[in-house]
Amino acid sequence: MFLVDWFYGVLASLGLWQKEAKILFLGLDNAGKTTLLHMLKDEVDAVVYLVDAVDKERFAESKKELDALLSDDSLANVPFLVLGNKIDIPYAASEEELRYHLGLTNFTTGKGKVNLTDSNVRPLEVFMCSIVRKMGYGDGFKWLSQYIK
Ligand SMILES: Nc1nc2c(ncn2[C@@H]2O[C@H](COP(=O)(O)OP(=O)(O)OP(=O)(O)O)[C@@H](O)[C@H]2O)c(=O)[nH]1
Repeated sequence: MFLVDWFYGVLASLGLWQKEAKILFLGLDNAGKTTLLHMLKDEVDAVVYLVDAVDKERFAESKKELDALLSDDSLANVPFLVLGNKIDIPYAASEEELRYHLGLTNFTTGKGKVNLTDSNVRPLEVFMCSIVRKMGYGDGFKWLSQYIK
């Protein structure tokens, strides 16, 4: 794709290609963050997919986007951590409810240490969290780190 080639060309010319770095993609709603991230997804070792566990009206939309990412060839075998955020709010969905609405009930691969090396199964798990209360996401990232080489 011309745009992708152009973008990697730009990264190379900026000296960013294949460097180890922490780069934040920030910007307001609709500025193009997701489009840019989609463009860069060939570099990816893991995906953290955030869902607002309170905004139940948007679960279907969130499922659609997640399904598209899960079926993307360039992300095949890439571990996915799904974070159900905002559990500090009392009417947030439960983990089971979120799993159900995202269509993940029979597809998560298990918390803790689960060796999937020879199984050809993509690591995928749901962790509930409250980012503002600093709860839950640490366990999610610990789980994810075992699948990153
Ligand atoms: N109650 C609660 N609110 C949260 C939590 N995490 C984030 N928020 C709030 O949710 C709102 C959206 O958070 P952002 O971090 O801006 O979300 P975003 O995904 O970057 O949103 P976009 O910029 O639209 O892509 C803000 O008002 C946050 O304060 C949480 O754990 N609990």
